[in-house]
Amino acid sequence: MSLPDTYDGTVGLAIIGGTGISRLDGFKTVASLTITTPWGTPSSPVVILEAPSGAPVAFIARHGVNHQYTPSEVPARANIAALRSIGVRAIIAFSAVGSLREEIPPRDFVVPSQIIDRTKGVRPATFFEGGVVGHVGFSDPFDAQIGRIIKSCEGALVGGSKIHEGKTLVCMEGPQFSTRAESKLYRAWGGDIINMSVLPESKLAREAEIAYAMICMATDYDCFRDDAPPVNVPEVLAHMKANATNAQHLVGHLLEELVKEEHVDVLAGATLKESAKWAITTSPAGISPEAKQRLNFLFPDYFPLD
Ligand SMILES: CSC[C@H]1O[C@H](OP(=O)(O)O)[C@H](O)[C@@H]1O
Ligand SMILES: Nc1ncnc2[nH]cnc12
Repeated sequence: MSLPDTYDGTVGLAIIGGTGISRLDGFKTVASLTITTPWGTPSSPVVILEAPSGAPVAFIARHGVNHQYTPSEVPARANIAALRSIGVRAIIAFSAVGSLREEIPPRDFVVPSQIIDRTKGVRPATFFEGGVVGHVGFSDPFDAQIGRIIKSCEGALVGGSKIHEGKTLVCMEGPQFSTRAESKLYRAWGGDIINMSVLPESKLAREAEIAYAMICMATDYDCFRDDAPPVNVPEVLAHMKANATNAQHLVGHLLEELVKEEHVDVLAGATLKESAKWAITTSPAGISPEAKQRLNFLFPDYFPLD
């Protein structure tokens, strides 16, 4: 039976699935939305699921349902804009990562607190361009409160997997993995884990006033260990199979926890409310009509159409 392609309610929370998580099982699926944004179409339909509490949750497969977009090709602006347009104010993103530390073995999870940007400027990375200029703060890229809630659900993980906190995530361009020299350099810089996906996704979420946290799932030791074979896709996918099962357990607990009354501000993105409005430096009269049209899609309250 095909799913409805409209959903009337507001959806406050979204999950972005990465490698090995192209759908979320175990929840009632209530709609599958095809959303067109001024930045194109998202990497997958926006699927609306129902949490056990009945609260709606949106889901997007970052690399597409068949994993057809490379990390550099992911239409991150369309993904984030589509989520914002249905009311999303909090995102929990999943990512398969390499570990740069012995103490983070494959199958452990990490909630990072910092990012080192090693992308190469080839990914469109802002909503504020082409007739409008804006600068949002990004000193602390992840939502700490959501991070704490994720950590509080650690008991949901099976097989002895742990959740590490306060770690630094290196984001590289890819799609090729790092050289050994790069892997060692990132360790010397203080990098703890590495992926190809957190940027620009997290920056765009910040611009769109959406609280963002990432659940990183270790799949390999990258290639800093001279005594071990370097990261390779079969290794990543083998660990991702176990990680995906654990992610499913974690999401079940998280959704129950997040909908509690005490977390209502988190799901409302309260800490970022109106931040974009104050980040824009172009004088209102100077914003081009095309830019205004695009901003209206994200922020209809601040940028109504004349
Ligand atoms: C298949 S290994 C490299 C690939 O895995 C991660 O993807 P995602 O973050 O979407 O789980 C990493 O960022 C790379 O894109
Ligand atoms: N070693 C690695 N480097 C970059 N992205 C990854 N994703 C999973 N493992 C990775």
